[in-house]
Amino acid sequence: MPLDPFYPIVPDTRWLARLLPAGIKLVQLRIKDEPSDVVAAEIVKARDLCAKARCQLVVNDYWREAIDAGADFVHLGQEDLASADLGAIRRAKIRIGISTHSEEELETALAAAPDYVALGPIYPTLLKKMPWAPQGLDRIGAWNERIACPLVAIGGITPERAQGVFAAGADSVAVITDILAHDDPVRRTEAWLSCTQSLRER
Ligand SMILES: Cc1ncc(COP(=O)(O)OP(=O)(O)O)c(N)n1
Ligand SMILES: Cc1nc(C(=O)O)sc1CCOP(=O)(O)O
Ligand SMILES: [Mg+2]
Repeated sequence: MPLDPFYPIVPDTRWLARLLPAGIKLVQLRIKDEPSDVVAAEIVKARDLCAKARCQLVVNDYWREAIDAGADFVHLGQEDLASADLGAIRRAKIRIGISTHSEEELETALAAAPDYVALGPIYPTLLKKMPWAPQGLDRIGAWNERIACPLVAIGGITPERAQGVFAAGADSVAVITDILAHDDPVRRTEAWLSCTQSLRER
């Protein structure tokens, strides 16, 4: 199944339950700073909510809990990758997405034969401090020439910027602030789904 072009990222299952009725088909649960019992329970709940809505669930960081719950994907950053058991994730038939920010990180990611590669930050992001300057659109084209799997673009992406990001070669755009900080996150999610609809029908 191809990756949906719209890839929202949420911090908990309350957000997930809020956005799923809009019709999202791919979502990442990115939990930070919660005790392990809360993390495990949230991942199980997310799995059940997503299964009911026929939405693919990506679990960020917590690969063991993703295996236990039977998530669709695990997303790993470079540090996560160093400590994850890729064999165990694959044996559980869970697909793997990997973050990249530089040529060196792309080499490391490709050695793990990922199911998608994420490149970021494409634009400046307010969400998290990172040592990398914005990658810009040209880098998307350069990554696309190097990889055979789908490419996810992340960082500061808005609907206005998305068309350029897709035109540069991204298969999917991952989005946090543009939705979560919006006055009406559900309406914004619906706007994202409409502006990516033509890509979904290809
Ligand atoms: C789709 C996507 N791309 C990049 C990231 C960032 O992953 P990582 O570098 O491990 O940082 P954290 O999100 O864990 O803080 C992501 N989560 N999703
Ligand atoms: C979590 C994260 N990872 C990034 C990377 O480049 O790896 S950019 C990013 C934040 C993306 O959020 P927003 O849509 O709010 O900019
Ligand atoms: Mg991580």
